[in-house]
Amino acid sequence: MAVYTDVSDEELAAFVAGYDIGGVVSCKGIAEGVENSNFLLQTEAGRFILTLYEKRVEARDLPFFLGLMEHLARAGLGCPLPVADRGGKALGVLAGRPAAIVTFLDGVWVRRPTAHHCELLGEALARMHLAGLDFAIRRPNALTIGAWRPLWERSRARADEVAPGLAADIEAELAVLEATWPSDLPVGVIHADLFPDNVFFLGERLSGLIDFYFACDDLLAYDVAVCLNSWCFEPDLSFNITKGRALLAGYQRVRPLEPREAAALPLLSRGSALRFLLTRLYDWLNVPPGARVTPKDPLEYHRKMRFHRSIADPAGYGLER
Ligand SMILES: Nc1ncnc2c1ncn2[C@@H]1O[C@H](COP(=O)(O)OP(=O)(O)O)[C@@H](O)[C@H]1O
Ligand SMILES: N[C@@H](CCOP(=O)(O)O)C(=O)O
Repeated sequence: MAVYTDVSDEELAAFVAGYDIGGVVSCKGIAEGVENSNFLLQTEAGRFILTLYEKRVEARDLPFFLGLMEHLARAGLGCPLPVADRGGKALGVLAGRPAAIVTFLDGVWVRRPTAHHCELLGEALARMHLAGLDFAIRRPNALTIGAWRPLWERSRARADEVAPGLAADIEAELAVLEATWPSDLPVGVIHADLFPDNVFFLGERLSGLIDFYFACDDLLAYDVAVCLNSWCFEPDLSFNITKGRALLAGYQRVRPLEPREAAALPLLSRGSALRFLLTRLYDWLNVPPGARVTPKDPLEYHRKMRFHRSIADPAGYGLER
């Protein structure tokens, strides 16, 4: 459950009165997500999502996130649309937090993605990358290679409490990645957190993408690596090459990877695994008092990181050329 900030009925009614969406019928905290406080808001005009932006979201980045959703929706991608208040603003303040209302996206996320889901996801990711090319606002990735060491410093002293030997392994991996991280690959707007819980399906059709609050400018192929990590491992943490092949085929049907991007996939996958290992480790060790949240397992990403070290060639992910 991710609700970090509670909202009183009075505060909510006053906030919603600033919009042209009728009065509040109900408002329930959503039992998913870990980053922000999300509520399913039912008003006289229908269903919406109310989000209060928490710890990792900087208020100065919100015009990027909200503008990106509008841009992608205009380009025909399924994604939530920010709702403007009566003054034309999509961003407000509620219970002392930056807050926005976005449209409700129909669909459900799949707990056990199949190769078919992976293929549709790959296609949607590539479409998002192409649609983002003419988005005007820039946002450097606040959670890329240069940010990992400062993040790591905040957990290092306690890492071996989570698993003996973890600190030394992370230290060694970070040093390798810092020395070899690529800087000459195609860049553009990436989602950066396109896990299965951020992709909705209606039956066998992909209905849209949500949760753009890590989106930024970075290496496009890094986003592919994030998805290989989050979509193509089985619950026992073995890599499913059929799913990898489907994801990469779906992506390449829309945007073929350049040979240098393909060659970098093992390294980018290691980096992506380390990035989620580090944020999960920090969150595991620092649950805010009173927060209703279930921290995610950091060791899942440690196992994935170790798998990627054994892959020297992108064919190991099912990449076909
Ligand atoms: N626009 C939307 N339409 C429908 N459901 C949504 C929408 N946005 C969020 N949700 C629901 O809220 C949950 C948490 O949202 P998410 O953006 O992933 O949270 P967080 O930012 O905390 O990670 C999602 O899994 C989904 O169930
Ligand atoms: N996907 C990240 C956590 C971010 O949460 P989300 O609910 O926004 O996907 C992870 O799994 O570590």
